[in-house]
Amino acid sequence: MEQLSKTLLQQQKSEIVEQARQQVERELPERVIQIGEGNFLRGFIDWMIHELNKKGLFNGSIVAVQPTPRGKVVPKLNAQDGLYTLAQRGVEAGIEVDRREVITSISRGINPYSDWQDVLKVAENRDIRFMFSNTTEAGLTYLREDFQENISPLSFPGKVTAFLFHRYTFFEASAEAGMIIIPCELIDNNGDHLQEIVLQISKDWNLPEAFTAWVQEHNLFCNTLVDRIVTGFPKDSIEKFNEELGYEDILLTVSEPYHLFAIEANKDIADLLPFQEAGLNVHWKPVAPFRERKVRILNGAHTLMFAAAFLAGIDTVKEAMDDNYISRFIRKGVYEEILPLLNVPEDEKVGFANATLERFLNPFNQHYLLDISLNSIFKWRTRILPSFMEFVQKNDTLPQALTFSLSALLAFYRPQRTEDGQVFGIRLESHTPYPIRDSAEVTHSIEKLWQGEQQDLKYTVQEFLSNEEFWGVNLAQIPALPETIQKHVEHILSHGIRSAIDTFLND
Ligand SMILES: NC(=O)c1ccc[n+]([C@@H]2O[C@H](COP(=O)([O-])OP(=O)(O)OC[C@H]3O[C@@H](n4cnc5c(N)ncnc54)[C@H](O)[C@@H]3O)[C@@H](O)[C@H]2O)c1
Ligand SMILES: O=P(O)(O)OC[C@@H](O)[C@@H](O)[C@H](O)[C@H](O)CO
Repeated sequence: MEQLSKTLLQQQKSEIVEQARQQVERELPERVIQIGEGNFLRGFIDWMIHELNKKGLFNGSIVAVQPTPRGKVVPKLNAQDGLYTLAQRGVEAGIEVDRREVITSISRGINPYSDWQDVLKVAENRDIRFMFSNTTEAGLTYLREDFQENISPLSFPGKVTAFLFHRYTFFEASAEAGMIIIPCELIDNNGDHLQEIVLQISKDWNLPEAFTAWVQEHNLFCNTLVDRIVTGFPKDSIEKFNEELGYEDILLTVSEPYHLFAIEANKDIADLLPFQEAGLNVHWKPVAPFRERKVRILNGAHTLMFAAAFLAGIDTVKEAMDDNYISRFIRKGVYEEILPLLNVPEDEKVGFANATLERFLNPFNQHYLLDISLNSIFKWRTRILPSFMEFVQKNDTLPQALTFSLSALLAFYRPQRTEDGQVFGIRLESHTPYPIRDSAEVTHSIEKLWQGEQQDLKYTVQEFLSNEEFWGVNLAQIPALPETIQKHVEHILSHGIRSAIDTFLND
């Protein structure tokens, strides 16, 4: 079967191919640089720019830059001339949808580690006004590194700084050369945070003050909040997809139809990116209320469920929702422990929680719990701990489901063996290994605290809870928490997750 490419668009006949051919023939100029090429950007930003282009509202393409040296997507993108298929599958206004479309907004991908000069050439292009990014929460962090003009910085903010500095120099500090920078990483005030790091790096590199003034006065860093479940490449059903499409697509991306994008920027920027005119669910407003609601409920529910569900032998979010025990545990956590503390009008938060659980039940989206498990210590801290602490303060007692999810997290992070630097846990019941995907610092600390396991689970729990690097506070000081976690972990390890859930739900 032939692979998707511009040549294939000329050769094949089908509705989906014909639409893509018409778009590709327009040969739109590059107007966006994007740091990142992952599933989320392909299923969200690149699709949105594609929608604008289809309606003649933007008329520009995107250059995608690989953010880490180990990236594998850029060669695949270039092999397909920047093309890939997006399958939006789910339920929309009560109606089942399964839309497939070739996304034509990406012109090419660049590996900056081998082709940094190409990135600098993009900085010299006056048409480029927008920068989007998604490098995960781990990417939007400060790294002290050296500046060498001809070599790509390692970190994402380092790349942004070097890109902006080259642009500033090339356009001789022109105000019009300033960029509109729209990061999509799921952290508080992502735009402000990126700008702070860029300014810190400029200082580390001794870049001129006139440059930092230009960064602040003529570049706009927007805070954002994104929401769409993009499950990415459908590894279990790709053959069926390819057969139906009539071509092979190594970057096929699956998402739900739902999407929401909140961007903190004024009308001038909204006019340059007329997403709303294209019918997209984009809000040009302060993002904090959207963020609080979404991170605590949707991401919170994912982080709440993944360890318990996975250890119970479940692979996907949908299967977790369909499991009687796991689903009761999730619903208790969301409706009784997260929602009551959330400072959002009652009907709005209940409505969002109902809609979220419906989205989790989307029969098409195979959202793997192991994908969600990435960096879960940090996620538990940012997505669940605020609800947990507020619950304890208000009620003077422990939130049962949230406490259980922390116990399941500790059981999930129980190392069994290490191979080539990758730590593996072992799944209860099936005894199959799984990778514990977190930073080396986290997995190393966890390995150490489980070493005394045979002798003393009490020690493991105490060390886990009192690790302030993980939680920012000493959780071992919360009355009854160490004993409760120990009791749950003992129960999970000896009788399994469902039995442990049954016990705590009936306590
Ligand atoms: N997939 C979704 O449903 C979804 C929805 C909303 C938000 N998000 C956010 O998007 C992020 C990425 O998800 P994805 O599904 O695109 O995953 P992905 O694995 O397809 O892409 C991750 C991207 O981040 C880069 N990256 C990883 N670690 C990095 C680091 N330390 N420095 C720089 N870059 C780094 C990778 O190279 C890749 O480009 C998530 O962490 C999440 O915060 C995802
Ligand atoms: O993507 P992560 O790994 O940060 O978190 C997993 C999910 O909670 C997340 O991807 C959601 O599906 C997404 O945030 C929905 O908008």
